[in-house]
Amino acid sequence: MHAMAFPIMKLFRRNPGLTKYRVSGSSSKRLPDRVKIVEVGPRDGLQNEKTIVPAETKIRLIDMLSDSGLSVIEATSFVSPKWVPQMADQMEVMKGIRRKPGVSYPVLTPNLKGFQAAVEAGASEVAIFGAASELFSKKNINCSVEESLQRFEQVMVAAKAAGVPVRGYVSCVLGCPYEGKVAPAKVAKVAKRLYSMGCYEISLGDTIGVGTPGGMSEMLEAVSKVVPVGALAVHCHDTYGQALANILVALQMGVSVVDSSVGGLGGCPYAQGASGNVATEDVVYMLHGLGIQTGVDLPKLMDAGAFICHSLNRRTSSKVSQATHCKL
Ligand SMILES: CC(C)(COP(=O)([O-])OP(=O)([O-])OC[C@H]1O[C@@H](n2cnc3c(N)ncnc32)[C@H](O)[C@@H]1OP(=O)([O-])[O-])[C@@H](O)C(=O)NCCC(=O)NCCSC(=O)C[C@@](C)(O)CC(=O)[O-]
Repeated sequence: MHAMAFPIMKLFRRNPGLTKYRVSGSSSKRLPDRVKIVEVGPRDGLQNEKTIVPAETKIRLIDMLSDSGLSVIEATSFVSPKWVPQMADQMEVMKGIRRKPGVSYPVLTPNLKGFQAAVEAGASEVAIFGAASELFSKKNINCSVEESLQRFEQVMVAAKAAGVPVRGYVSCVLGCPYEGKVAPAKVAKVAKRLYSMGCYEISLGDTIGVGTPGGMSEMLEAVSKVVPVGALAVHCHDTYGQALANILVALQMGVSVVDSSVGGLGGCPYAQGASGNVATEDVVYMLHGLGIQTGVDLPKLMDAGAFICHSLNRRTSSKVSQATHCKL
């Protein structure tokens, strides 16, 4: 049995009052009382859809998600429409959403051109996205890791001048579709650069969902030596069904920001075979079961999931929604 497995099993057995329960082991900590969920469904969840989803469907989805109590909803991305045609309606989406006070609607911006377009569309928060793997960086944004960081510096300068907060992503933190295993030191190096240039939060992406709790723990140990754990988020795809276990390990290690996608939608266009993000409904169910607050109304969130899955003519990947509404 892996060293990390035992504390997790103990956690599940001792369900009541888990937020006060200390688990054994060097990396174990008190679980957070509250977790911020970054909903990435409208962007990460839809970017890989082959059939173009109408802007009004995306807008309705985002509005339903904000009505469910989510405080961060990644709305779209300002990338090249030749590279990701599904996000070509970014301006329409940003203009069409009903912005709820207290809710943030970040968008992806790979370069200065994307940043300027995002600001023009009214974005008040953006995210830059790098990778811990050279080959993934080349496939995803057509440049080396170092070149991408130089582009991001330009975005940071413009963002600071405009007073726009910037989130940073690192992809392939637990494995790359082209390079295989990725060393935690490589992840730490890129995460540190993004944090040092001013990103307020670093989201660590298991882009192809290959990670296991042991790998997550090892990688977080390395990254949290160079970036404060309070500034880290985890972004787990669920290809191998490990996402919830990986998230639980991250929570035990002090992470309190989790990215997820309603209905478990998604997959990266440059990571063949990767399935969607962990379903937000399943994350919320687990967190609430642990006594951790999210501010999210689960039935309203499931309505949003049902809406988008119906629009895409797709069965939800959320186990919680499947169990609750067997007919979906
Ligand atoms: C980064 C580029 C643009 C470089 O693409 P490039 O071809 O190297 O760019 P370029 O600077 O040579 O420009 C080529 C053309 O693109 C245009 N262009 C240039 N920039 C922009 C822009 N911002 N918006 C719109 N258009 C743009 C530019 O104007 C030009 O237009 P043309 O003269 O040919 O008509 C391209 O590779 C790209 O758009 N890639 C998209 C990558 C992407 O969106 N991937 C998915 C998101 S990342 C992800 O999902 C992972 C994550 C975040 O979820 C975490 C995880 O799970 O790991």
